[in-house]
Amino acid sequence: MEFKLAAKAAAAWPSPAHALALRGETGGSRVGFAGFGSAATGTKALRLRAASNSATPVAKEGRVDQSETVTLGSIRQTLIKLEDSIIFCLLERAQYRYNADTYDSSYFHMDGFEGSLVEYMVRETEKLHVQVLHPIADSININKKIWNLYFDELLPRFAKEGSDGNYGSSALCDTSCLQALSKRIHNGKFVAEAKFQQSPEAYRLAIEAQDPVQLMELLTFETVERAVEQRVEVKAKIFGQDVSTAAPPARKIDPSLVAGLYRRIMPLTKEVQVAYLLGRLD
Ligand SMILES: C=C(O[C@@H]1C=C(C(=O)O)C=C[C@H]1O)C(=O)O
Repeated sequence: MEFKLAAKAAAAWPSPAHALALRGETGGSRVGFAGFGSAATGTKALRLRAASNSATPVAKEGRVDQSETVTLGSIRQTLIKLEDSIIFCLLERAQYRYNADTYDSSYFHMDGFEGSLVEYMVRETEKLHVQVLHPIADSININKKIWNLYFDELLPRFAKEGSDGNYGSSALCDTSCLQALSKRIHNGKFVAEAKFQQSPEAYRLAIEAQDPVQLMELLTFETVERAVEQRVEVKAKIFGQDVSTAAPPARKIDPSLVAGLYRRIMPLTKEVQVAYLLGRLD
């Protein structure tokens, strides 16, 4: 599978609010990119190879994992490790300026796929998640919300204004950030499965009543959420220290931004959990 990325060196900068036009959601046109080695003047291009991670088809009835692997404790450990991935992805991206050309609608192209490189990669990552879950997991995907959160709220706050010409690198970092965020948030499916297996009767009543409010109450643990917020702020402080500068060390990213990001991530993770549980008995 081959991805092609291109950036026109002298295109107009879209404002952060225009980022959605990349996906055609605000009527922005998706101009097909001429491709690597294009004769278009001033066009830089970069080719990437990506292994397809499409999941091997699994019989539906064999997909719900009855083993001990889906435990709340083990999944929470996974979420903690993902904190590190998310913070390091943000730190990588923070070394570049905002680089608005990166978000030009003609920037991404891949043969046989209608959409951006980011959309494709996130979608492919999601396919890995369905193998041990109830089939309802297939239909839950809130990547649009994650996209908006990242491009509209987060990136303009932590990337320095302006351009440094690193359009391809910025795009790759954005892709990694989106993948890490998507993985974290869609892990809510595993969290929900673990919670259901732990207390099936409590959840069954709320599911049969198709009551999202009750489900949200059942699956929410405020103390866990506050601990997450505090831990990610501390991690962002430590991981983001620029040790090359004199004391006090400069910060590569504002730690409170990371805590703020998690205040947005957790409700999305819970939204995924509720959606999964509502379909868990189907
Ligand atoms: C993920 C969980 O579900 C909820 C969401 C949390 C999160 O996104 O970090 C934390 C606690 C719960 O309110 C969990 O219980 O671990």
